[in-house]
Amino acid sequence: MSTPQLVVHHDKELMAQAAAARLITKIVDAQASRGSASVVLTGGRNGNGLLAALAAAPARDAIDWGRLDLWWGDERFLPEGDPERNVTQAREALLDTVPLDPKRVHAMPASDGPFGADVEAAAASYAEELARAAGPENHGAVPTFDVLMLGVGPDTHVASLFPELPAVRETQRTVVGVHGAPKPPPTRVTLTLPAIRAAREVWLLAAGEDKAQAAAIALSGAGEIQAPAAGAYGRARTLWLLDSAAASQLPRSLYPPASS
Ligand SMILES: O=C(O)[C@H](O)[C@@H](O)[C@H](O)[C@H](O)COP(=O)(O)O
Repeated sequence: MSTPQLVVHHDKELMAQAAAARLITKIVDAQASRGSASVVLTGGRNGNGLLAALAAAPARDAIDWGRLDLWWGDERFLPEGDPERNVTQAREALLDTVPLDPKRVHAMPASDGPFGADVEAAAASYAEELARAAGPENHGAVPTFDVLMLGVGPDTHVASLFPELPAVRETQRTVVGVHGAPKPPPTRVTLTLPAIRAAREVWLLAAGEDKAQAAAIALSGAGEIQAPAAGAYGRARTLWLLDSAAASQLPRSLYPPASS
């Protein structure tokens, strides 16, 4: 378990731009050393803000888009193409503007896909896809993601792991279905904490005043069932990327100097 590192940027736009630059470097380094990179995307405003900043970044094409595997931490279980799906929003923000290898873009199943409305079957299928992509050097059921990004909800949820709901308590499966999510839509597919923790690095994105309490709770020793963000950590690194507003309730002892 890697101790959380915090970086606080002045505002959410700067946080998105700095996080995008950080992601470009991480992907380029992974591709230089291993020939490919594997990244898990998150939905939400902060996640999509980062993708939009990456699309606009001058250095974005330092990435070899054809050797990048993209996965999702969660997905709203809606029909293909629904504007509320995380993959739809990611395509609009970035994916449709770069030459990715479509075979390496691993979207989670839609509710009108091969599994119909059976979200458990959809989740099991994604778990199988992850397991197929995991090589002998990986941790069994999922590939070793270079970076797994997570937006943080005001209630401290990450992916579709909501406080006290069954999915955050899962200790065996890597992907599960979610019913009754407090954030609409109620039905979702999500990675579980064991899958999240297989990542080399986990980056938690929290910008805006509405995340200040969640960041303070998650970083002050709360348990992962009550505060799922507290249970999201990487094998080598756990990085919280905040803006000043989201960092405003952190204990002073945790608060690093904000970037200029
Ligand atoms: O499907 C989703 O909604 C996201 O995956 C979810 O986990 C999101 O990242 C957080 O709710 C933060 O969302 P905001 O960045 O919009 O606050």
